[in-house]
Amino acid sequence: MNDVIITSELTKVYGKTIAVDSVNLQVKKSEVFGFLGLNGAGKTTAIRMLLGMVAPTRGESFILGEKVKAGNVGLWNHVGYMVETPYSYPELTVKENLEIVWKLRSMKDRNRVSWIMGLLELEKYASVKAKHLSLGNGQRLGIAKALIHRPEILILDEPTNGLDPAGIVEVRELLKSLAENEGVTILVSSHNLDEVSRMASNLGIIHNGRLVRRMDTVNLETELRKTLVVDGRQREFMKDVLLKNGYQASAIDGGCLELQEEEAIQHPDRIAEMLVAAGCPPTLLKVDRENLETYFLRLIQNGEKNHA
Ligand SMILES: Nc1ncnc2c1ncn2[C@@H]1O[C@H](COP(=O)(O)OP(=O)(O)OP(=O)(O)O)[C@@H](O)[C@H]1O
Repeated sequence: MNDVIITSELTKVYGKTIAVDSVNLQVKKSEVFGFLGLNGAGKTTAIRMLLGMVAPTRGESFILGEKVKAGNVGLWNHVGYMVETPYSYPELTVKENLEIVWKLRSMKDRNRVSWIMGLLELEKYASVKAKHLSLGNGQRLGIAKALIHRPEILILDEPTNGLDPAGIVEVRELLKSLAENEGVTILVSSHNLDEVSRMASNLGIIHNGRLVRRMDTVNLETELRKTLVVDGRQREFMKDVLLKNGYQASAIDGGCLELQEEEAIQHPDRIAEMLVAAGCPPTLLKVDRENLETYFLRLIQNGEKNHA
């Protein structure tokens, strides 16, 4: 069995809102799968159904080959999860909160609490009450609770929410290492393509409840639009030269010219030679790559058009 998480036509309707619409996902063992979408796209609802917290209106999910349904208690020994803002007992310390999870999960190994505090760098907050933790450390405690029983499957809803840049890198590296070194399969939701593409090998993009795109992050780079940006002292003259030679040069922010032709992007040297020969040598010539968030929004808009 290669796909350890499967959703089949998973759908949730709340009144007139279709929160999740016929989502089919497959996540392979030891994969980090990024579930990407804007706020309100349907990520949390899909994850809640996957975890058996909300009953689907239609469709079903399977984890480790078992159907997710009420009463399937044994399955959750293999799954760790954190959905939205992690809940902790505010009056209890970090250590006490973790000890409660340790007891609830009927774990035998006494070292688990100190092990997980070490892994998430929570030792120095061991005696701090949960209500006094920063948002980021509260998030860290949530991840610690999800991981304390060393699950095979980890499902995290926006785990880097509230973390500072260093915390984001730490969580990202931790998740990558859990997948690579411990074989943990991770489904992680995010609204940030740049962030999630640094840890996930595969992505599913959800918009208005629909899975609009599945992709491999290795090939992401090739999907980004590229342009050749050109500048010089005689912009109008340069533009005329380029147009006469068949290039649709258009002005972008700051007044530089942008070329989208593949020939120009592949051979900027030819553009430089042409401009030099015409007497307007470029002062700037660079291939620009679309940023990931622009690409993400473009994908979503295309998804909307396709489903219109
Ligand atoms: N219990 C509920 N009752 C009614 N509508 C709901 C409920 N839960 C979610 N929705 C609606 O379903 C849609 C999807 O919400 P969901 O929380 O799953 O999105 P999300 O991608 O997780 O967004 P966010 O990142 O903001 O949490 C939204 O339109 C939301 O308002």
